[in-house]
Amino acid sequence: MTSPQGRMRPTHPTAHGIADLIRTFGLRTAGPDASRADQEVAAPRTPAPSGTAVTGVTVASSAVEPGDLFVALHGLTAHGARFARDAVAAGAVAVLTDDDGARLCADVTPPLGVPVLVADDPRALVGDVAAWVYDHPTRELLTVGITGTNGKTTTTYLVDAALAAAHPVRAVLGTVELRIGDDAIESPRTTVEAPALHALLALARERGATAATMEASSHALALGRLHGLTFDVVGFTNLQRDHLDFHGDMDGYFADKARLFAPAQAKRGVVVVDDAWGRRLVAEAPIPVESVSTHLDGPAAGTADWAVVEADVGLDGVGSTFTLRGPDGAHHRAVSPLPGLVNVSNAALAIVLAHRAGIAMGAAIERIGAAPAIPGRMERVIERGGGRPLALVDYAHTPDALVLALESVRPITPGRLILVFGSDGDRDQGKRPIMGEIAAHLADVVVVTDENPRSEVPEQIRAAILAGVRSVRPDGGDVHEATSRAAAIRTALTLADPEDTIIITGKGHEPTQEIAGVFHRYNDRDVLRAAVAEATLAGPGSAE
Ligand SMILES: CC(=O)N[C@H]1[C@@H](OP(=O)(O)OP(=O)(O)OC[C@H]2O[C@@H](n3ccc(=O)[nH]c3=O)[C@H](O)[C@@H]2O)O[C@H](CO)[C@@H](O)[C@@H]1O[C@H](C)C(=O)N[C@@H](C)C(=O)N[C@H](CCC(=O)O)C(=O)O
Ligand SMILES: Nc1ncnc2c1ncn2[C@@H]1O[C@H](COP(=O)(O)OP(=O)(O)OP(=O)(O)O)[C@@H](O)[C@H]1O
Repeated sequence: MTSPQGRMRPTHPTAHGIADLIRTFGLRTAGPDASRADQEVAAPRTPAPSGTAVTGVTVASSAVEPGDLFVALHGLTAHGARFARDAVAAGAVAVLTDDDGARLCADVTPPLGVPVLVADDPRALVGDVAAWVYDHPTRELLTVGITGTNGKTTTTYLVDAALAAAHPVRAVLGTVELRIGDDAIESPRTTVEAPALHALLALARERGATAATMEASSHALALGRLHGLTFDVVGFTNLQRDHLDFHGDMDGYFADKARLFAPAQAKRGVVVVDDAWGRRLVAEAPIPVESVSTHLDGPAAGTADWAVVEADVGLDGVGSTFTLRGPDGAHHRAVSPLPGLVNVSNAALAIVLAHRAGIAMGAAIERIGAAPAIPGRMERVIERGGGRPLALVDYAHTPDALVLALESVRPITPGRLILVFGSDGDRDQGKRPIMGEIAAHLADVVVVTDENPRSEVPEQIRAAILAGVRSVRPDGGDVHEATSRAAAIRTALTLADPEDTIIITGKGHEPTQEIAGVFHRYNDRDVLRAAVAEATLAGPGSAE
């Protein structure tokens, strides 16, 4: 993977006259340059003079490229109009903002020298504007969107694997990466800003992609980052307590997730109804939705359109096999390539999503059963054999996810379960002892280390986790502390017998470790592979 900068846009953008933009979106003009933009409105058929055509869009001054429309949004901490001067210096040819922003732009001396366009709510408009500027890429792409608290990334990759049956070139956009075909860049967040999203999709179209699968975060839905695109199919995994600082309460969180199931945003939906939020979504969604029950004894098992009616979790030592009943009563035998019941749920949802996106049931089931590893999601990095233990990397970084991750690997562990984990600095401190307790209850050997300490003292984070561990195991048996993550992984390898399983949780795919404000290149998988190679070279029993 390489750096995102400069690689996320179409290479042959269309030039759109500013007058056209004003007319299409009913914008007002403001400031000393209003007359120039208004003249263009009066003569809309005249090609825009050089320098006044818009070829791109951005909401961040640092990302402006020559020819961009800079959309200056009223943010949570600042008004983007404060950065209009930087944007124009970088090549922005016009600014789109609200009335407050227009006033800020008018105060800039010397004057900005570009048209300032005004809308009542530019955040609501920016997705549609970006889609227009990039010539509506999603009109030529099949699009699948997935939301929910947990399982978005996993389900996204499983759907992508199924879409491969009919779409040789595809885009996958989410927490792990922004991928078009075989070309991937690191992702700055789960769902990128609307201008970046439409630019990426335009690039995907340019490169021959015919389908895109993406994660839809609740922040993105609340902030309109997915405006300007109507998904062919959207999916909902589950809703659990998270991000309440942003959404207020669970009802607010639900309402933001439910925005994905509005007619402007999606044509049809598939909803997992194992929790009450999913059942509420099915009852309230204004678009056609189908329900999927994935818990054998779940409250909607008998009434859902689709239901997992039987599952053998981890019996083959890898993933699970299960039977999915369809709306017509037909039973489909399927495979989850990842361990644990949660991945039966993700695989069942992915099968129905892919099927509704046009993939034949048999092909969807076959492709998902054979899906490649998902970066940092229950990823089997070292296979058991040749005297080596099985070793996996997973992104579980909350108490609930840690429980599920440990319970998922227990059935595929003939020996001891060895856990390497830590907890983030500058984030929820309350979860540290709780995760320590979970580790002590569910793992046999615990190695506590650092995750992303950020501005905190790493020893103090470890001490809080260890307090939880020792509340369950006062004698400290099989409990280890390692002052670096790499050392923790080597310790686990040294301790492991061939029938043991090592699981390293918390960082998953992450390519860096943040310590005291510095992002160091670091990845659990790479360190694990290197440690195994070292141990192999040094001979048996010498992993330390
Ligand atoms: C809470 C949240 O989502 N905040 C987003 C919001 O920030 P904000 O309103 O505070 O922006 P601001 O700092 O006040 O700045 C206002 C405007 O000025 C612009 N600006 C600002 C500074 C500058 O030098 N130049 C400039 O142009 C900004 O781009 C922004 O448009 O609008 C900004 C862009 O408009 C986003 O970058 C920012 O996301 C921040 C980076 C963020 O961390 N978001 C996270 C919480 C997020 O979105 N996470 C979800 C996943 C959550 C999960 O499921 O785990 C995600 O999709 O990744
Ligand atoms: N359907 C599910 N229900 C509950 N937990 C799940 C589910 N799927 C995965 N998990 C757990 O949640 C963690 C994150 O999984 P995944 O990355 O697929 O979800 P996500 O929604 O993309 O989360 P994030 O936004 O944090 O990346 C994993 O550690 C996994 O153990």
